[in-house]
Amino acid sequence: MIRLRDVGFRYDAPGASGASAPIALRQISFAVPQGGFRWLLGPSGAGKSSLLRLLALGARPTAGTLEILGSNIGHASRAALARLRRRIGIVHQDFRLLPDLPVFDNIALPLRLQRRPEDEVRDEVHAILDWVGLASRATALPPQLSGGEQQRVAIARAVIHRPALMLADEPTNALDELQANRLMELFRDLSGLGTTILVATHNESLIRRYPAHELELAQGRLVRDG
Ligand SMILES: Nc1ncnc2c1ncn2[C@@H]1O[C@H](COP(=O)(O)OP(=O)(O)OP(=O)(O)O)[C@@H](O)[C@H]1O
Repeated sequence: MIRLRDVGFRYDAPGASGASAPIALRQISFAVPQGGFRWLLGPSGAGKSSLLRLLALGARPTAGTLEILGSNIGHASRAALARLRRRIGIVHQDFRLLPDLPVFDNIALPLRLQRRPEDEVRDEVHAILDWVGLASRATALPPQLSGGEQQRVAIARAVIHRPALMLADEPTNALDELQANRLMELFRDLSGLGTTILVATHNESLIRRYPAHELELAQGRLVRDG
């Protein structure tokens, strides 16, 4: 479950006074129940990535109240935020794979952070590599992969630990239609298992194929919740 009340976010502009720093989000209020799925829509610059950054605990709101998986982020200790981060899966727009680690180890990271036994890690990583069609690329380094392959590694890493909250920024921009459809089936399964999911996208044909509740931003404000 996530809940925002009048959340605002302003980037720190080096050298700027508070008043002239850019405001990315203003008075955002909405809630998503456990297992809920939301499209996050809006034109470029509307604030989608900034909102995902707050939900991913990459920054704290500069106004309002943000509650994620039962924790009030404004009051949470660093240790509590670190624990919470391990329950969140993120697919970044630019993938953010570790370039010097083989595909296998990139995907294994969330499980190893949970200190899962290595034989379990091996089984789970091989199963998801099969699922994303990359079984033969386990030992490759990310820079040796195509954009679509890197995006599938990023997706595998984001979901392997069955996160309670899944955040995805344009997760289909390097995928073909068949792969995008498979990703939506995965999201559907995860949502059925109780994962709360937010997906930022400009992919209109995907939204038409998979209609769902929409959160739409315009100039940092929430203009649709339904
Ligand atoms: N690191 C940053 N520092 C300062 N301002 C930023 C930063 N990142 C984004 N912004 C500003 O915040 C506002 C919202 O940007 P954001 O990236 O959240 O939009 P978006 O909806 O994700 O756009 P896109 O669809 O192009 O990814 C914009 O005015 C942008 O210029």
